[in-house]
Amino acid sequence: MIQIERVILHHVHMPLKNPFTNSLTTVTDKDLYIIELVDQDGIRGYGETVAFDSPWYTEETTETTRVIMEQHLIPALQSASIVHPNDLVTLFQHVRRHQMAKAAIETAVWDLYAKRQRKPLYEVIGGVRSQIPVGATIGMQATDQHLLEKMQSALNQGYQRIKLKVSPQHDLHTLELVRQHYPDLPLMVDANSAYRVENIDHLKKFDEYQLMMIEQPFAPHDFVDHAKLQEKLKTPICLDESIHTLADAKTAIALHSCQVMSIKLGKVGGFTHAIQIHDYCAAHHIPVWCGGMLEAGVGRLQSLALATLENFRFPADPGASSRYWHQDIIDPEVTVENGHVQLSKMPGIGREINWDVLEQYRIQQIVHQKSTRLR
Ligand SMILES: O=C(O)CCC(=O)C1=CC=C[C@@H](O)[C@@H]1C(=O)O
Ligand SMILES: [Mg+2]
Repeated sequence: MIQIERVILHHVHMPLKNPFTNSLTTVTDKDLYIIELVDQDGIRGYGETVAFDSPWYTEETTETTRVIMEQHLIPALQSASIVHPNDLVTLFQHVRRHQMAKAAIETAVWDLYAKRQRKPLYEVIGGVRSQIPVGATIGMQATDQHLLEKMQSALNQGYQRIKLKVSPQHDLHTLELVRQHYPDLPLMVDANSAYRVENIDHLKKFDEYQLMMIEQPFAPHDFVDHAKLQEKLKTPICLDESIHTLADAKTAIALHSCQVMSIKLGKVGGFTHAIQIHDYCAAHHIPVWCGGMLEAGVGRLQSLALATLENFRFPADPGASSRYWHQDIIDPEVTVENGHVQLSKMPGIGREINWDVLEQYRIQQIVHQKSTRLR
């Protein structure tokens, strides 16, 4: 039985090493909360909010995750005794959606639960590998030369596939350029909903470039139009922003809206839901992969743990900490060797928090003690 005595929200602001541009926005830094849970025996579990500071990716923001955690989720958590992390689904059911807020707490409970069992988190969730193949996602660049340099640098570091961002203004020229230089490279693209159903004929031209998949060409709720497109395309469609719940996965599979799904812990509310979606996809022969959210170390390790499940069939996004951050908040940082991240056998997420770095980037700390609140 777990009782959460104290919840500490570490509000952290971290500048990215390089700006990350997609069809909607440019991200230059990450505003996030590291969630630290302390149970009745003094064991600690860690989670991370993955929302951005504006609602361009989903409707949540860093600030909405704080409000939902503080006003709804933490009071529920502190009034309960938890037998298994799956209990949080029922505990949080009075809060509609807000998957990223729920995931930040739920993943911390999973970390704590694994530590209580003295087992690595990936083992506790049923992972089948401790080495995860990784790929690199490269944002839109100002020039072709910059793009090719970034790609070559990622390939030199061993990344096993490249994902590029596309939009109607930045697509066929880029694909032509990249295929001239790298005819056989495992390559995929992500549109973050930049296209409309009127663009189907244009999107059919993507079939010439042997892409592993096209991620999220249309708007999140357009399951029907994605199905129309998938019928006409040879290239598999991957749904990312469309998949927040098991019901979304069922809809996508029933309508043939995609052939691949990207599962991100934050987007689906944590491990319990992510595992359900993973299992449902496996049973329906839909492979999945683990997309990234420009996570700091805690979120990165949680995502990598998820990617150890069997039906994660493509290189994952969360790679080396040093691709994103000047210094990461975990010790040791995540590194990539021969195109893989090796997970540690240590309990839980398998690394310590680097408090020197976290405190350097921390702008506020909020403590929720079981009965009293300190700020
Ligand atoms: O974390 C990474 O390495 C890649 C991040 C990434 O590609 C994304 C993060 C968040 C929103 C998007 O721009 C994009 C995605 O949609 O997958
Ligand atoms: Mg995406």
